[in-house]
Amino acid sequence: MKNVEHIGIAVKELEEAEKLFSKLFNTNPYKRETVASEGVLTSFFQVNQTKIELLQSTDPDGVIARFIEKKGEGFHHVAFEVDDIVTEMNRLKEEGFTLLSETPKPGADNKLVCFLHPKTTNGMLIELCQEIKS
Ligand SMILES: CC[C@H](C(=O)O)C(=O)SCCNC(=O)CCNC(=O)[C@H](O)C(C)(C)COP(=O)(O)OP(=O)(O)OC[C@H]1O[C@@H](n2cnc3c(N)ncnc32)[C@H](O)[C@@H]1OP(=O)(O)O
Ligand SMILES: [Co+2]
Repeated sequence: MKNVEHIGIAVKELEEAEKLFSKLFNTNPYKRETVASEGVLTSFFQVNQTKIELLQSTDPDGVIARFIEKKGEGFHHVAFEVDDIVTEMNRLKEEGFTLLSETPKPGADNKLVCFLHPKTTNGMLIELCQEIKS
């Protein structure tokens, strides 16, 4: 695993959250992107070497909606950049971590992603991200 690629933050209202984080980071989001397969609308901020990913649910029963219902808005996951996501997934599976998908799936911001179950990572939802090379 390499550096932190992004930190995911669950929000109820993306518009409001973008205003708050624009003040906090003194910069505007560089993109919004819907990931229908995850039931999320994302908004990305570049903050020096890392990114902040705001996540609003587009599905009332989706992962983010359920998370906010249960835990409220706030920190949701941390994503790490990997060079080869399949190799890293195999290594982590060997190490006893629970992968939440058998194969990498399409993520936002031109990535292939996979998540590890928080039950196996001391309560932190961890995401692996590999850049899709054009
Ligand atoms: C991919 C697009 C984008 C990107 O970066 O490219 C994204 O990041 S999309 C982000 C949204 N998608 C995901 O998070 C996918 C992976 N997550 C899941 O599959 C679920 O959220 C899962 C399995 C972690 C939880 O599933 P579910 O909500 O159905 O179950 P529970 O609510 O009962 O939770 C089980 C257990 O896990 C704890 N939990 C849930 N979410 C988190 C979290 N974000 N961080 C830490 N812990 C979490 C929850 O509290 C339950 O624990 P318990 O002790 O039983 O309360
Ligand atoms: Co993410």
